[in-house]
Formats: sequence, structure tokens, C-alpha cells
Amino acid sequence: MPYITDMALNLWRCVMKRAEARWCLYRSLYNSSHGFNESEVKRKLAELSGGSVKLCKGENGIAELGISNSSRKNALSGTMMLELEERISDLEKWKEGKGLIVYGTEDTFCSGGDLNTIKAISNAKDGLMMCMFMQNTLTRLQRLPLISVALIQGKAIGGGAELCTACDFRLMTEGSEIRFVHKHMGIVPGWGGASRLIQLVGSRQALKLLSGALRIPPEHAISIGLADGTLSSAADSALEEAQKWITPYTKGAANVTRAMKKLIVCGREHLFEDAIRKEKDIFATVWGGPSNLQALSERTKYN
Ligand SMILES: CC[C@H](C(=O)O)C(=O)SCCNC(=O)CCNC(=O)[C@H](O)C(C)(C)COP(=O)(O)OP(=O)(O)OC[C@H]1O[C@@H](n2cnc3c(N)ncnc32)[C@H](O)[C@@H]1OP(=O)(O)O
Repeated sequence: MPYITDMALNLWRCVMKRAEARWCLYRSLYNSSHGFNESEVKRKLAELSGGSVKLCKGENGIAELGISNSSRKNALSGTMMLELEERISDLEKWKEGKGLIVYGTEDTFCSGGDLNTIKAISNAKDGLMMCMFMQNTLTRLQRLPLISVALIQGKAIGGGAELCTACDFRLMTEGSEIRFVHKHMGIVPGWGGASRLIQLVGSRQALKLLSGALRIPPEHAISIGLADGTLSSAADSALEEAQKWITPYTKGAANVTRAMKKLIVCGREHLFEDAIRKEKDIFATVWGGPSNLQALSERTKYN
């Protein structure tokens, strides 16, 4: 765009940097003041291996994050919990990112914590450390300035159900199921899934789903606002369909899509006056920027 001088662009970039710095998007919930010893929990989880979490960042600004533990229905082992955190750290640095699809390999989403891992950390101290580590990780996933979709094929069980609530949207294939089985395990959600479920479906529905450990098929999930669409496709093309679904929401300049998601995180997490002030800060990062000036020069009609 020739008419935009380098100086204006540099000025806009420095406004963006300052706003990004003020926007404490990537802070964790827990630190040493909460008794959280990150290096100790990472050492413990590193001993509990199995599976992998892969990240593929697309040229189109949409990343695919694949949960894979094929012999255990994509259950999250200790090392997979560590890899999930590393992939989210990577995504926090990806300034061109606009969207994210979280999926499980081999036509199932995730069957929660790997029971071999869970047994190894079933004492109170280790369990609390894992809980805080996963809450930190999934809160950062939820706060990413990317439009995120959980592609649910097969089962999203226990921690897998909690993982899917950390995405902005959920797409479910025919025959798939979300199920918070925690009650049958004598526990309650520990990865933040209960708090997010209440935000998604309201406290009454959340209480039914959790206290009844109810199976949630696609049609029920959509009727209560937990899911946003169903995909009829077979396992192999579900990712393609999810890419198509997310496209209208990620079209256009990355900085504008990212600013929109930041507004939602603000509105969801802050009291109104704080949220509206942060909206002003985010507005300042795009007003007069390249996309805004381009649109003004085109004078688009929205008829
Ligand atoms: C806060 C979160 C919470 C925590 O961390 O404390 C949790 O998430 S705890 C885990 C909660 N999830 C479960 O309890 C799931 C248990 N598994 C099942 O219900 C089923 O396996 C199911 C419905 C996921 C799939 O059933 P299906 O019949 O299709 O397959 P299989 O049962 O034959 O499973 C194949 C194979 O995978 C193993 N498997 C499945 N889930 C897990 C898991 N979460 N951890 C470890 N291993 C798992 C299963 O045992 C089979 O292996 P095999 O050697 O053949 O027994």
C-alpha cells in the first residue's frame, strides 16, 4: 500500500507493541506464591511418557494441534501435558496466527488423563501440582488471540471433555460424545472444565452434566449451546471440514482477527468498566492501521 509511509507503519507497530505489552494475555494463573513449583511438576510429568502433541502452523494463519496416543484413545500422558504447554507457548509467539483447530488422531478426540499417569500422581501433592499445571495451560489456550475450534470425533471423556471447553467453539462428528465422567471416578473436574462449562451452558445445565456424568451427543450439545455444529464427514476429511468452518471467522488481516478475540477474552474475564477500557486499548492497536486505511480507500458497500 504505497500511500502508507514507513513512518506511519513504524508508528502503528510501536502502538501495537505497547498495547500488546499492556495486554497481560499470557500470564499464568498460578506461580510460587500459590505453592506452584513449575520445575518440580515438569520433572514429575516428564517421567510419565507416551503419545505426542503435534502442532502444524498453516500458511493461511490456521494451526492444527493434534493429540495422539493411539494405544490409549489419545489419553494425555505426563509428557503429552508438557508438550501441550510447549505447543501453546509456541502459539503465543505466532504473531501471524488467526485460527486453531484442536483434534485427536485416529477418529477420537481425547479420553482424558492417561490413567497410568494419573495413578502415578494420585497423591494429594502431585495431583494438586498437575491440576495447577493443566489449569495454567488450558487457561492460556483459551486466552490465545486465535479463533479456536475443538474438532470432536469419537470420545471427549473426562479431561478430554475439559480440554474441549478451552476452545472457543466445538464441532462434533456424527456419533461423537462429550462426557464429564469425573463423578464416576470420585473426583470433580480439575483442569478448569467446570468453570468453563458454567460460562458455556449456564450453572443449571452444567450441574446436570457434571453430577449426572451425562453422555452429550452432538444434537444435545448443540441444543444447550455447548457445540457449534456437526460434521457429517468421515475421519479423514473432518479436518478439511473444520478448516472450511473456521474460514469465515479468520478471513482478513491477522491483527484484526486477533484484536477481535482479545476483546472477547477481555469481556469474559473483566468487570464491565475494566473490559471497556481494555477495549479502548485494543481499538488503538487497529485504528488507522493498514487494514483500516485500506478499507477506507475502498469504500466498501455492505448491501
Ligand atoms: C481431571 C481429568 C481426569 C484426571 O486427570 O484425573 C481424567 O481425565 S481421568 C481419565 C478419565 N477417562 C477415562 O476414565 C476413560 C477410560 N476409558 C474409556 O472409557 C474407554 O476406553 C473409551 C470410552 C475412552 C474408549 O472405549 P473403547 O471401547 O472404544 O476402547 P477401549 O476401552 O478398548 O480402549 C482402547 C485402549 O485405550 C486404553 N485407554 C482408553 N482410555 C484411557 C485412558 N484415559 N488412560 C489410559 N488408557 C486408556 C484402554 O485401556 C485400552 O487399552 P487396553 O490396553 O486394550 O486396555
